[in-house]
Amino acid sequence: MNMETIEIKDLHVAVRAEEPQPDILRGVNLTIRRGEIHAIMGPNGTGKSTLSETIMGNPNYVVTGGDILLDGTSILDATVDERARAGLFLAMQYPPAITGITNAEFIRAAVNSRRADDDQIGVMDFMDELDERLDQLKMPGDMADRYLNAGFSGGEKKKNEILQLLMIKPGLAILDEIDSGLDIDALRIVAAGVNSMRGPEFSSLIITHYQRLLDYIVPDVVHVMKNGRIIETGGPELAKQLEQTGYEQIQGD
Ligand SMILES: Nc1ncnc2c1ncn2[C@@H]1O[C@H](COP(=O)(O)OP(=O)(O)OP(=O)(O)O)[C@@H](O)[C@H]1O
Repeated sequence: MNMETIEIKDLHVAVRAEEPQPDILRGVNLTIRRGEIHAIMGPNGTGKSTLSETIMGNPNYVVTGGDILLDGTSILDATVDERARAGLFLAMQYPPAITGITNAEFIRAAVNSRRADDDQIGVMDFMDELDERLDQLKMPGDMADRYLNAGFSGGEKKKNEILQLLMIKPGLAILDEIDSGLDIDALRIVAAGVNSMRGPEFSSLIITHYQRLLDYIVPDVVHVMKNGRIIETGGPELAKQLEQTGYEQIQGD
């Protein structure tokens, strides 16, 4: 999990379909080094989730040009599982519900799938740590025993994504709109959870519509994505500026 750098180079992506589709991503360049937190903001439908899903290897998206490199090696041919084992993690914008597997079973499988065969975490150790993390996120203990996301409220689903993050401890976490649908207290708790991961071993790509989140999780770098490209890059002040001016003022093309 000691990845140093993810480099996204001139990335072009379209939806996988029988007929060729126009590119959604049209030349994204982005480099995130170990320890850095980057944020991406941008108008609806501009390609932010497409970028997240493509980094994670969702087969519904096809890379039509460019590359994604982990420490200099292309991961375009790697499966979702291989990318997860390499240290990538995606907190999804719309986490699906799966009945038939409990939350605890799902998370333990996710943790162990990233560990070597001789380093699997046992049930007792896992449950001890899970209880601590549930407490940390102020989630009721019985959420571990419920089916994954089944009947979870919008905010509970988002907290549950952060629970997975805290248990899995990935090298690079992509957080896609983890703040949407959270009440004020939950936003603080979720942000504190992410901040507890911060350090030289952890990097993150945070997608958000709201500068407010970035008051709690202060990013090193802020990017603006528009029409499938990153058109502006700056520090946290860029997010504050966007809040004032909106996206119209930022011209990428
Ligand atoms: N599987 C898909 N099938 C068809 N169109 C898609 C698919 N995935 C993405 N798109 C289209 O690609 C464009 C970019 O979508 P994406 O979800 O990446 O945007 P976004 O920037 O994350 O938007 P938002 O801020 O609204 O979440 C949209 O026009 C969307 O309709």
